Amino acid sequence: MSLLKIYSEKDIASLLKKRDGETKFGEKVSFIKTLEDLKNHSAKYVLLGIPEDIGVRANYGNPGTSKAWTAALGSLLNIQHNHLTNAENVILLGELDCDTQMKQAESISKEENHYAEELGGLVTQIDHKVSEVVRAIVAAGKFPIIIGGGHNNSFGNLKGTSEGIEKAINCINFDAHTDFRSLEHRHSGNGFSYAFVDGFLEKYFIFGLHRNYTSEVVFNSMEKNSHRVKFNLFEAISIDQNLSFGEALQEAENFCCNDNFGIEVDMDAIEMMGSSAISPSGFTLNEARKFVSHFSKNTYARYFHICEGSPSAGIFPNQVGKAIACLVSDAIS
Ligand SMILES: N=CN[C@@H](CCC(=O)O)C(=O)O
Repeated sequence: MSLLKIYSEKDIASLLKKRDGETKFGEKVSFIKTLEDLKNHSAKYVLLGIPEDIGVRANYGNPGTSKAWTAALGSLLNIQHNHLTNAENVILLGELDCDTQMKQAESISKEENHYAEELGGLVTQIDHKVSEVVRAIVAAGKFPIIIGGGHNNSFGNLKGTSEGIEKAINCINFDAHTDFRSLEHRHSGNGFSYAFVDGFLEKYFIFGLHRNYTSEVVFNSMEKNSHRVKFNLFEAISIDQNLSFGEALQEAENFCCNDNFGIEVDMDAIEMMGSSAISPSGFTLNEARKFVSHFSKNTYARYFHICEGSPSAGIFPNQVGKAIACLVSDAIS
C-alpha cells in the first residue's frame, strides 16, 4: 500500500513563479527523502496534503475538496520569503497517496444500493494512511499542517497525533457543523464522533457552530457528554452579539487548551468561501485568521488541519488557494 508521495524540488518547480530581486517562500522550504529524516531536521512545521473528496461524497456532499491541496500550494509557495514569513521553519513533505481510493470511488455508481457505505470503506482506508503519516510526524517532534480533503480526515489527525504523543488529545474546531454525527459508515460528518468513541479525542470544542445545521440528536449527544464536548454558537457571536469574538476564543481556550490539542478549520465556516458546503453566512476570513493566529501560538497546540476547501466552488479564481495560504502563514509566523 503506497502511503505517501514525498516531494522534492522538482515536484514543485512548475508551481513556482520566480521574480528577479525577490525570493519566494517555495525557494526556502526544505524537503526530505524519507519519514525517518524528520527526526534529524531542525524545522518545526511539516506540510502534508490530502487530495481526496471521498469522505465528502460518502456524506452526500459536493465533490471538489481533492483539489484544495494543489491550489493552496500554488499560492503558498509564491508568497514572499522575508524575515516575517518563516519558510526556513517548514518542511514540504508531500501528499498522501490517495490515487487507488480515488480511482475506486469513481468506479462506484451512485445507483448502487450501498453507494455511501462502499465509499465509507474507502474513507477507512484513507484514515489508516492519514493516521500513519501524522503519527510519524508527531513522534518525530514536529507540528503537522495538514491540508485536506474532507473533514473525515479529522479522525486520522486525532488518531495519529494521539498515538504520536501516546495519549488522547483535545481538539478545537472552527466549524459550522459538529461532525459529531452517528457512527454509521465513515464520512466527513463523523470524524470527531469516531475519534471520541475510539479513545483518541478527549475534549472537543466546536467554535461558531450554526444552529441551523445541527440536529436535535447531535445537540442531545453533546449535552450527554457535556464535560467533554462543548460549543459556542455562530449566532451568539456574530448575530445576537451576546458573546464577543474575544470572549468566544477565551471560552474555547479555557475548555480544551490547557493540555495537548489539535486545531481544525473547516473552510465552510467562512462566509462565501469556496467549500463543499459553501454558505452565504459565516465568519470573515480575517476572523478565521485571528482564530488560527491565536491558537497556534499556544504551546499545547500539536497540529493544524484546514479542510473542506473546494476551489471550483470559489467565487473568484484562486480564492481558496490564497485563503489557505493566509491561514498557513498565520500558523507559522
Ligand atoms: N464536514 C461537513 N459536515 C457536514 C456537511 C454539511 C453539508 O454538506 O451541508 C455535516 O455532516 O453536517
